This record gives sequence, C-alpha cells and structure tokens, in this order.
Amino acid sequence: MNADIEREQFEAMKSKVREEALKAKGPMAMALKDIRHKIAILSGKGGVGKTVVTVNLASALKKKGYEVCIFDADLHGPAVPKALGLYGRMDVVSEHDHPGHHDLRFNPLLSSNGIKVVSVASMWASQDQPIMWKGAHKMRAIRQLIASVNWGRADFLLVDLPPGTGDEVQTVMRSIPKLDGMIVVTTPQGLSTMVCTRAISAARELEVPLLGLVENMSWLKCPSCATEMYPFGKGQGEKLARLMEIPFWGKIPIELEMGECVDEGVPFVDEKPDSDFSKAMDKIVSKLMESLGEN
Ligand SMILES: Nc1ncnc2c1ncn2[C@@H]1O[C@H](COP(=O)(O)OP(=O)(O)OP(=O)(O)O)[C@@H](O)[C@H]1O
Repeated sequence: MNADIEREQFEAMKSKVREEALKAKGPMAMALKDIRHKIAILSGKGGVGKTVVTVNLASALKKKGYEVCIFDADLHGPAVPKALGLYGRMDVVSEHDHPGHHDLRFNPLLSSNGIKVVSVASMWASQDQPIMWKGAHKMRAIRQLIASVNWGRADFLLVDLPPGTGDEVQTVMRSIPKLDGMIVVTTPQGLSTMVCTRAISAARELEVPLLGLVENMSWLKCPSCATEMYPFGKGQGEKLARLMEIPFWGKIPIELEMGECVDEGVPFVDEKPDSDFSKAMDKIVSKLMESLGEN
C-alpha cells in the first residue's frame, strides 16, 4: 500500500518536473508536447504536389490507425483545408491557464476522415483574404500560431511547407522542437530536381534530417492500353536522391482524377484505395515507419 502511494507520488512529481522543463523550453514545445513525430514536407519548386502528398500521407497514416495533425505552413497559398474539404474557421477558446490569466487558443479543424488541420486559411472569415506579412512577422506568426493551438495527443504532425527556402521554411526547420526530419518531394523534371537541390542543402545546413525523397507525377498509365508513360522524363528523382544521399522512397504516379478529388476535398487514397497512387503512398508509409524505427 505504502509502496503504491510512493510510486504515485513519484510519478506525479516526475510529470510535474517534465511539465516545468517543457515550459522552460518555450510555448511551442509545450503546445506540441503530446505529438510523437513531427515531419515536414519540403520541395524546391512550387506545384510539385507537396499538398497532395501531405494530405494523402496523412490519410494513409490515419487509415493505419494513427492520429494525425497537419500544419499548413504556406501563409501565402494555404491549400490544405480545401484539399480536405474544410471551409470553416478554427474555434478560438479562452483557457484558464493559471489564476487571473486567460489564454486564447485555437482548436484545429477536423476533416471528415479525422485529421486535425491548422492553417492561416482557417483563421479569417474569408478564405480569399491575402496575407501581407513579411520577414520577421511571418516567422513570429508561425511560431505563435503553432504555440496557440490545442493540438492534443497525436502520433504525427505533418507540416506542409511552401516551396523554396524562405522565412516560413527556415522558421519550421529552426524552431519546431524535436523535428524528426523532412520528406522531399520533387517531380522528374530537371528544373524541379535542380531547384530541389537548394532546399536539400538548406536543410543540411540547419542539420535537419532528410528522411526520404519521393518523385511525384512520375508516370502515367494510359487509360486505354495501360501502357506506362513518362511524360516528364525518367529517373531524375532517383538520381537526385542518390546524388544527395537521401533514401529514395518511390515514384508516385499521375492520376487523371486527382484534380477532381482535390476540388471535392477528398483524399485520393480514400476515394481510390486500390489505385497505383494509393499503393505508392502505402509504400511511403512503410518507409517512413522504418526510418522512424516504428516497424
Ligand atoms: N500525383 C498527381 N497526379 C495528378 N495530379 C497531381 C498529382 N500531384 C499533384 N497534382 C496536381 O498538381 C497541382 C499541384 O499540386 P499541389 O498543390 O499539391 O502542389 P504544391 O507543391 O503543394 O504546390 P504549391 O507550390 O502551391 O505549394 C494540383 O493541381 C494537383 O491536383
């Protein structure tokens, strides 16, 4: 009996010490304390399919029973809420932090397949409202937004980054506590892989682990004869991965119905679970688990 009480007291003391240590590390560490893995999705060039990969990777993880959150770090072109059919605003709640102190916090939006989503697109009444922040304001906004969200408990936080190596990308690389690493998205085009090299080098400079590289829009199955076609060239993604010494996690096909799914806010892996795209996403999930030592 005494031993039980002592153990309980010891556990309570341990969790208090942990809480205090987290508080000392800052509000972002506190807000993200119950999220096991934090992964950012990076690309050099725009329009290579980062959002499509983020949303479908999140949905593929969710289908496997993991709790997943997405942070849309693209302040100027936030696209995650729309790709998950979310048009509302995040609720703002007033929380009693300690006596006499009220803290305003956001509750993430919840997609119909159970993914928590946080985006600047979901902060204002009109999704058409442009964001005019620059430099230091953007960095502060990202840090404050992450710190002011009730993320709750989750297995994964996926961060959809804007293209390039600008303020938002650097802020995420520098300030997300215990970032597990990055997944790099490119397309087979020489231009995309070239620009991607710069983003990879930036991650290296900031000592952020590069978990894996995927080549999106790699190939297309001819709808009439099922022949595999490579409209943007072949092998560039794999070559880039080899050159930059990043594990290559596979080729994601072009799906002709993707645009429709994005417009309807339905993840492709949910709409077409047996498609080549969904198989490629499942492979990426396995590679991710392997790299995190979760297998
Ligand atoms: N595998 C795919 N098959 C077919 N269409 C795709 C595929 N991946 C992406 N797309 C299409 O390409 C376009 C760009 O995709 P997406 O918005 O995900 O790119 P992004 O890299 O996030 O762009 P941004 O630079 O704006 O952040 C979209 O219209 C999307 O529907």
